[in-house]
Amino acid sequence: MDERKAASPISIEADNITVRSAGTRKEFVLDRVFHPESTQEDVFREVKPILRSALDGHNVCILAYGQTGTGKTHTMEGNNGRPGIVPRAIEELFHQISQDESASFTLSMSMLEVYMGSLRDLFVHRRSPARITQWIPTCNLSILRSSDGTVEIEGLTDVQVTDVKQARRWYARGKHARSTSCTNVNDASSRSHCLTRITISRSNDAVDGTNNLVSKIWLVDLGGSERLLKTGAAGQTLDEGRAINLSLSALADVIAALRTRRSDGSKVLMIVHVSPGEDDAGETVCSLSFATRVRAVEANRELSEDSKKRKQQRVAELEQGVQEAEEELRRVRDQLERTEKTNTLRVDLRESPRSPLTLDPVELDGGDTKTAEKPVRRARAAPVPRFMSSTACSRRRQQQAAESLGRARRRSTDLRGSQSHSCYQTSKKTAMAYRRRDPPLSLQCNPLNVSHNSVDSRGSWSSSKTKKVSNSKPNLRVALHQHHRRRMSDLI
Ligand SMILES: Nc1ncnc2c1ncn2[C@@H]1O[C@H](COP(=O)(O)OP(=O)(O)OP(=O)(O)O)[C@@H](O)[C@H]1O
Repeated sequence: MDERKAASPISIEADNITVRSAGTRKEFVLDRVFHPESTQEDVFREVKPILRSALDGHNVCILAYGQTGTGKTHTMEGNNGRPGIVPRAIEELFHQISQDESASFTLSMSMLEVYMGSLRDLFVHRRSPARITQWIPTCNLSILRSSDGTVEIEGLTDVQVTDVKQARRWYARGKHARSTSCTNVNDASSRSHCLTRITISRSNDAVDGTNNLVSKIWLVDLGGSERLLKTGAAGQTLDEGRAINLSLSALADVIAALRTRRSDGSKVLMIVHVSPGEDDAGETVCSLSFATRVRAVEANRELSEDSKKRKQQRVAELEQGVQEAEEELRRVRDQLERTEKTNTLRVDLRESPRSPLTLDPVELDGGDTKTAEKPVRRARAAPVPRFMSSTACSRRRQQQAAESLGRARRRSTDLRGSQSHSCYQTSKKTAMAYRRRDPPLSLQCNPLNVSHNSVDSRGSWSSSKTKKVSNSKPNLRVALHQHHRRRMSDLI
């Protein structure tokens, strides 16, 4: 990190970082944010729990990611006075296994770098043909994927380390073989991704060494993402920068794939490094956006107690919010349903294709207004199109028909007494049922097929005779129907 704090576009509040630049403001929520003043101890405190998981049998990966020159190597390696995560992790592992009497542990170490697309073993050197004092790591190891999905690097040196001192010596040797160059941004810029692997074999039966559990810790110092113009890189250094950028974008693809496949049992902790400088705000936003995507990969994160509490609190808040939203949704849905029901009823009454003969439901129901929410309009003949208005001829026919119906009605009225009489003779109860049931039943029939008890031209009573009305005489139909209504009301 540099000393450009005064003009920094970054502000930190708890675990939120806000980046303000060129009139825009972007906020990022992370699991933990370290200030420029945070010490190596502060950072390691957050890392410690995940090491315990590795001893318990989980595969673990700790990654340092970020723009070039922002302190990745400082965080992972540190220096003599301020050791970083790798030397502290080595020390902590040996400390923990010395305390654990429930099992016996064996640790081994490997180191490699990904340089310009090839893998180099950092523990095996050969002398440079150009300069006798320079050691060159072994190149081009290949990656093998075993049938159970685990990845192995063919031929990678794996040395057993029995104490902290031995482990530190091997680590120093690997660091020494790493590729670094001087750029405009960093005097000792890593030109590769450096990976330190610690393999832990745990035997639960300390006596006969059975029940072996093997887990791996990968400690990764990634090469810095760089704007090639800014670093002033040229020639080989430029190619190295390009290779680093390319492999970092491959890492982004891996993360994107992991977001859709969450069943991986490994634990990953990524430490993203950003610059507080104004000039770097664009790259800072890119790095933090990447961190947000990584964070979305819900891999059993091992958090400190403090982080766990904050997470639980946040989950409780979100659950409360979801509950409230669901209640509100239920309420709105009920209201909507009620409104829809009312509207449907109104639309049915207003818009259903009613024949000019259709009667109001209230009327059919014998006037039971409780069932209808609104008072229903009385039946009214729909306006007739002009071409359907009656001609002089048809008016004459109508009049004749009306006269003949008038005659029939008079005869019917004469017979009313005998009809009522016959019903009452059966039983009073039957008569009541008849009154209630029959008018709606007959009126529900197709208006063109009026079925009812009727009187024939000779005046004799005939039951359930069907009178067909011709469709070509709509006016007559109206007349017949009205006549029928009147007759039925006469009956009740
Ligand atoms: N927190 C810090 N405190 C003090 N010095 C730091 C801190 N972080 C980084 N530095 C110093 O800043 C310089 C650049 O850091 P470092 O080499 O770790 O960056 P980097 O991200 O690994 O860069 P690159 O990607 O180019 O390898 C180093 O001299 C390092 O000692």
